[in-house]
Amino acid sequence: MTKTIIETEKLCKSFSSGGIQQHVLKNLDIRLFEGDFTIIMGSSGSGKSTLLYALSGMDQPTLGRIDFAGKNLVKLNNDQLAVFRRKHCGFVFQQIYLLDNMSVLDNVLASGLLVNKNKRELVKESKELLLQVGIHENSWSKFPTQLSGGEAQRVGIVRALINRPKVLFADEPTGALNSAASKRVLDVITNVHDNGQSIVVVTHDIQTALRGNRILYLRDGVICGDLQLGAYCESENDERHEKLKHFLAEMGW
Ligand SMILES: Nc1ncnc2c1ncn2[C@@H]1O[C@H](COP(=O)(O)OP(=O)(O)OP(=O)(O)O)[C@@H](O)[C@H]1O
Repeated sequence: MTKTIIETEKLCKSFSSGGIQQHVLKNLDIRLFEGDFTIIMGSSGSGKSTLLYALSGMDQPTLGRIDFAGKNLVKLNNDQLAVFRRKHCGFVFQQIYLLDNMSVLDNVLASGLLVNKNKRELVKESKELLLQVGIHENSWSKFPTQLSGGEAQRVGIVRALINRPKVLFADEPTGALNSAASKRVLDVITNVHDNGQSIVVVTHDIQTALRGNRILYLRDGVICGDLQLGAYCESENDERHEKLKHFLAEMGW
């Protein structure tokens, strides 16, 4: 049976500015499952990133409950949340945020050493992961400014995976890449998912969405659509594309 990995109850998030309250997430009851590659779509401003930040403990909701790996995140203080994120969450963003004054390998190690103090083991795992995403030995001592955007994002993915997160969260992971580099990054994420990693991605991009097995559609802070697409399979991409297009049209995307 599929195990729940994150469950929310009546999740709400509001922002206030200039004395005006904006209710961005409205009473969301969501269940995400272990091993799923969940995509969150919706028009601009519908609350996708806000939802991703709440689910991953990057930001606290205004009201509600978020059970993640047996913990109610709402009960954790900022320090406890930081420890929780480091242990259980990996993050990939559109902006890559590698540390420019560190080599590729050191960028990955710096993240890993926050959790695992065994440097020898960590170096071995970092190199294995870099090879898996197609970053070969001749690039390990390069600095981030010497990488292409796609290479840097693949290093970003390794950095996000080095602590074996329960969930890999990504916000528009291919948003800054050209189509060839995007495909390579998506292939890497798909491969990671095939190996059992739970993934949650926010995107506007159809090619990215097609890699997921489940699409949640957010409109005005409410989930109004939930499509099961099944696991990605390149040879069935046309049928998947049709199904997704139909779903998005129904959603008024
Ligand atoms: N820290 C904040 N303070 C005030 N308002 C915020 C904050 N973060 C988000 N918002 C508002 O919440 C709403 C939803 O923002 P969010 O970034 O979650 O939308 P989104 O669906 O991810 O949009 P996009 O697709 O354009 O990235 C927007 O109106 C935004 O201005």
